Amino acid sequence: MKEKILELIYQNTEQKDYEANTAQSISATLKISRNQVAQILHSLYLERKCIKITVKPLLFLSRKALEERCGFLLEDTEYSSIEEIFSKGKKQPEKKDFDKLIGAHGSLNEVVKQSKATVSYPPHGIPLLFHGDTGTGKSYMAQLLYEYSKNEGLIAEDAKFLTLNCSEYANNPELITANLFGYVKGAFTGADEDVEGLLSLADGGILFLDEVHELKAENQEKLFLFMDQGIFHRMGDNKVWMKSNVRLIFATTEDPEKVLLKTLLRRIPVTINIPNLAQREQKERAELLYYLFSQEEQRINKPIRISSQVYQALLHYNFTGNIGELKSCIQYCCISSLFDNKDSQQITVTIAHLPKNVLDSHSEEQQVLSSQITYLEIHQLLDFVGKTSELIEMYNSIYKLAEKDHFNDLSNIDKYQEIFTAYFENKSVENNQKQFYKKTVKSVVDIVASGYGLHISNNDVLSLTKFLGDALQYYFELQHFYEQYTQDFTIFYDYLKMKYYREVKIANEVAHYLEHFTDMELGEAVNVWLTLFFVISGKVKASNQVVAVILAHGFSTASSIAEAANKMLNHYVFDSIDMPLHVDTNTIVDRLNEFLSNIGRFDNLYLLVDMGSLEAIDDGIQIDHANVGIINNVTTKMALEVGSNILQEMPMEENLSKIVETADYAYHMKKSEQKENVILCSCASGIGTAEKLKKIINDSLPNNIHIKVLTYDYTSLLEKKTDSEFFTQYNVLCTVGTLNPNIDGLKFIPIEQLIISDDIKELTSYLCDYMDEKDIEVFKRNMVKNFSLSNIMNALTILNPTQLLEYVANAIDRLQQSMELSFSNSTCFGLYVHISCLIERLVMNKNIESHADIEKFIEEHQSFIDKVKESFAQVEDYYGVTFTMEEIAYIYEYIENN
Ligand SMILES: Nc1ncnc2c1ncn2[C@@H]1O[C@H](COP(=O)(O)OP(=O)(O)OP(=O)(O)O)[C@@H](O)[C@H]1O
Repeated sequence: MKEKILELIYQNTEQKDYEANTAQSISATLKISRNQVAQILHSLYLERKCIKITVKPLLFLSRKALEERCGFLLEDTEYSSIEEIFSKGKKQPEKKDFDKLIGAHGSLNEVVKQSKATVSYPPHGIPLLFHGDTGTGKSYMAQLLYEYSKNEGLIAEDAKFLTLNCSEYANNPELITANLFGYVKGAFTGADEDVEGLLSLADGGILFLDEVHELKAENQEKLFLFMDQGIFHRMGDNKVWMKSNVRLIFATTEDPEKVLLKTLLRRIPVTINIPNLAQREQKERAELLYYLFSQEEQRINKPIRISSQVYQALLHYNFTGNIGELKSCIQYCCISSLFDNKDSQQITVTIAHLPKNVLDSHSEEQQVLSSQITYLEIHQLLDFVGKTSELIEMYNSIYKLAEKDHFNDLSNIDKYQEIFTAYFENKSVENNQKQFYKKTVKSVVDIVASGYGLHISNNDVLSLTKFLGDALQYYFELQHFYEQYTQDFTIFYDYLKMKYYREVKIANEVAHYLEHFTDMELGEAVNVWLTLFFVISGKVKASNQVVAVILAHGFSTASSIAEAANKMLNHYVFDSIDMPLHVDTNTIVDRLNEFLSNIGRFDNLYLLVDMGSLEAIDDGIQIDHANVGIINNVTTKMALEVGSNILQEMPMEENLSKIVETADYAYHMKKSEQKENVILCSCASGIGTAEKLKKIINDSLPNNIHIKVLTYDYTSLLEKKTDSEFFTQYNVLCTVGTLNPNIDGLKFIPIEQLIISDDIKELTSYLCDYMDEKDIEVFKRNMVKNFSLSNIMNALTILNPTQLLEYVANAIDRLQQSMELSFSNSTCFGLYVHISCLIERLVMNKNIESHADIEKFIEEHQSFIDKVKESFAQVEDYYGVTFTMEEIAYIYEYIENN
């Protein structure tokens, strides 16, 4: 009875039908005596399952439902009103750095990612400029970056965050110099003692230079030396060098190109644009309203409610001062309302409290339309924000995990398991809708499981029911989320298809039936999830490295045998291809080849065929990367024996020879002798570049193609050439990279060839034996798309690619002039990429230190070295790096080889 009452209280609280939670009303609904209800309510209250609202008559609310709605834990068991719960009960756990930023996972996602990358750049971060209109949150971003740096241990716990608003000193450049660099006694009238400047005070921390466009040119110049070498003079003392290690963050509302000295701008490699409020999603603006009103509630310590008109007006008004102006506007409304409702327990904000500009723009039409005024308590604004559902959170976690492994690895299966377990933890209440989903899921898994010999437990049914319920309830949110990341998810799904074809097949079938029962198109997001569900649950025991297909004549002979064998084996071992009597063997072989081409790489293929098909199928099968064993006269008994041996991981030859001992069967076995085909990425610029190159090529290869893309250390390649275990193990089709290692028998494709030419003939000519025309076309198309110069630059460096390219291109022009040479287009492109990677490496202190004969090179090519030094002086200066002799030698060889 207690459970029943708790359940009813939960439902009423969830549906905000609080009045239905009096003892009297519960007694009437459940037809139990009022006394008994009162006793149970009291005990639920003592157990802290219910919250008591001390009004007359007493109300009992479900703690669980309230906490779910508020998103925080309630400390007390008794409150004087429902409003009190939402206003006073806020004991939210302190949010960490960027978790506080509204839009961090939405419109500011990229901004946050870029900022974090910049501040984490080894060894001490790189200077960064925030550019955006007033009030967009530049100062807030800088503050959060400081918190983030501390939380990540990039700066010490006691490191400082200091701000200098340059506009405050716009007319007094002397004062700003004194403030920034410090001064010594006697530096100017009134300088009675030595004083440290902000650069010294912020040592080890962050200095934020706001409104930097107001910094006069002379002061911008003074900053250069500090930015280049970390040293500076105090005002009035040109002898002693001061040192400081400060991360600099700049902000401006103006166009940086127009207001900052080029020389300063060059020293700030990353500019991040912060979008205006108008460019943020409606959901995010609603969240800002909630957040800013909640701050006011806390400040004035009274619950606030706002009229729906105020909500609409604030949501839609074009605040040119962005979030800063929105915040002031909300404060204005609350103060006006407080003034009007001095003695009231609650503040009510109506349109009369809006500032005039906002009120004026709230058109009469809108006012008439929303003539039915309703009031919203602040916590209710969250309903508009749509708290992220558990489902989307789970998908987000899956996405992040998959992203870490470049969407093509599932070795972190335990981590996926954790995500699923957390999601399934709360399979929550039963209601009619849930009952329907449960029945649907049960029917679907019954149909699918039987064909694959899967055991689906009651617990699995409950898990799938929760998922189905959520997928339907958050249908649009899910589709929207998936659409945002479709490209990446498709790569991930393709990977799953190759690696887990059995799980994908089961998942597809389950999804197909669910769609049929619910009459909803569930989409790929659901297929991906279901596939992961089956992979994680480990229901499929047969390794996907072993494929076993039954082929037999007759309408459903093969499928019946496969189904019966799977069922009896309790595992999904066999697939089947039915051969209608009128269909010739060639057609069947085509179907078989097509089936095999869709299931990724495998090591062993068993084909169980019926009488008379062995030779024909043997001849037509196009597999040379795996062992293929064909056995004839298939029966259910034979399938059972072969399948059971497969599950015991018996080697193929032993398995087949054992079977033929017992009856009049025959088998053929062709052993795979083929080495795996590999495209090698090896770059003089380092393994990091090779890894990125590998990803781009991998992303371009059609998924059904069994060519691996691997990286190889360039220096070992030069040292060992092809005399290594690696080259015995793999069949290397070609090497792609920045510099030709010039190794006999190793085909090399320079990266620039992939960038500048639509025609990647040379590469495809190395691959055409392993791909058909259609795949080559897909590959070409993807390569052209993925290998655009900007794409490569974006992938290869975190430095601002446009700026980097401009500098490198200018330097290469100068080099050509001084050498009185004109490089070919392809050499230029090659040098762009190579030198850009080189600069990035130098910035990160990862220069190449070895070269076969550097002494000789220096001796023989002094003039070339001088020319490079001269041409790249500006680039070196801009990025604060120095080209080593080894690097110059590689540039020389590159030009020489081309
Ligand atoms: N994404 C956000 N989430 C929550 N609060 C924000 C966000 N962005 C800005 N704010 C708040 O808005 C106000 C204005 O932001 P901030 O002062 O950082 O803007 P700004 O771009 O530096 O403005 P200005 O150029 O005028 O100095 C601050 O109170 C800040 O806390």
